[in-house]
Amino acid sequence: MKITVVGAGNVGATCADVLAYREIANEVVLVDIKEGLAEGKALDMWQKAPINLYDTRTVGVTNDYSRTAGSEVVVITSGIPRKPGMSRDDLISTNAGIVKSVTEQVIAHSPEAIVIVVSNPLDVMTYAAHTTAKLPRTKVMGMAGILDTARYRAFLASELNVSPKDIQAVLMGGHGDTMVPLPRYTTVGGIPVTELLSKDKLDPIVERTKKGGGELVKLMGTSAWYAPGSAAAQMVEAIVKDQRRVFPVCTKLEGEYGIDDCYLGVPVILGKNGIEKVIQLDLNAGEKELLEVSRGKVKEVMDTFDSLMAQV
Ligand SMILES: NC(=O)c1ccc[n+]([C@@H]2O[C@H](COP(=O)([O-])OP(=O)(O)OC[C@H]3O[C@@H](n4cnc5c(N)ncnc54)[C@H](O)[C@@H]3O)[C@@H](O)[C@H]2O)c1
Ligand SMILES: O=C(O)C[C@H](O)C(=O)O
Repeated sequence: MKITVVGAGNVGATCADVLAYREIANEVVLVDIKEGLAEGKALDMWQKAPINLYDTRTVGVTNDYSRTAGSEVVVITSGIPRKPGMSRDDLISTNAGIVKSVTEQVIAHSPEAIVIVVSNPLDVMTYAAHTTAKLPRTKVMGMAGILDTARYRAFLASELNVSPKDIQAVLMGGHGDTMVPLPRYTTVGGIPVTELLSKDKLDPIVERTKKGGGELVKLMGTSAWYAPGSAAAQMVEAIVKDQRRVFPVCTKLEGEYGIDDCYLGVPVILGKNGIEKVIQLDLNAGEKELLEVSRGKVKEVMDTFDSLMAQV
């Protein structure tokens, strides 16, 4: 079983590394446009196999998509990351073309693949890949919600001084500052978080989560990769092992939550067919309002993408 990861930069290489050392696939093909980068990183990972004791083959190629043929899942991480002072949406004019052309090439060689988009701006790059791939919405999705909830769970674990393993949470909306964490659906070992933390303590954690990506960009001068790469690998694992895990995933909404034709993060069941089911929560009025704001922001950027495409 073969998995392709396009983009051998920070996120792509981390994702490939997790897929390899956790033996989620037999073979991981890493592709990059930069001569030698994917080959070098794949070779370095293969040389780690005798130390970490795994046998997943890691292969790197420069733009040779024939080597990706027959991939079960393709993760797209190619594109530029933001720098301090930028928003994810500022990346659209560069990343739209990259994501479109990469999608065309991966689908030409792996028409049956399930595609997980990571490049930013996430929701709109998922739109770009989905419309380019011309596959059912169940097979082209975006990774952001696992990362955003992981940040939220990590901050809660620090605040409560408990294991992050025991924190369960769901978060909805676009992958931007308008994302919608849902304290009402957050539990700590089965206990509603609202019984353990006051609103005064919870609100700043929600706000920090919304700006979690920006916090790291400010610290490092580029965006995060360990948690994003691991999150994408977790989605791949759920698909290839048909785990039917429940994760927040970016998908095209077709009437769910009263929203049509917009790409947003919602809880789904992830299994061998990709998105097996979109789970519909009974949101309260305040949560619906926040989701609507997030929808409006993503729609604006989808419109920008449409006008960019009309010019080419
Ligand atoms: N969805 C999320 O939650 C999330 C999280 C982190 C990063 N990101 C996004 O992921 C993307 C990658 O981030 P990164 O930190 O790995 O960046 P990076 O610069 O380290 O790596 C990007 C790689 O893409 C390659 N690339 C560019 N154009 C290509 C093409 N046409 N074909 C193949 N490869 C190409 C580059 O050569 C580079 O190696 C960015 O857009 C970033 O914003 C998203
Ligand atoms: O913040 C970014 O630009 C990268 C990514 O979307 C993240 O949330 O870490």
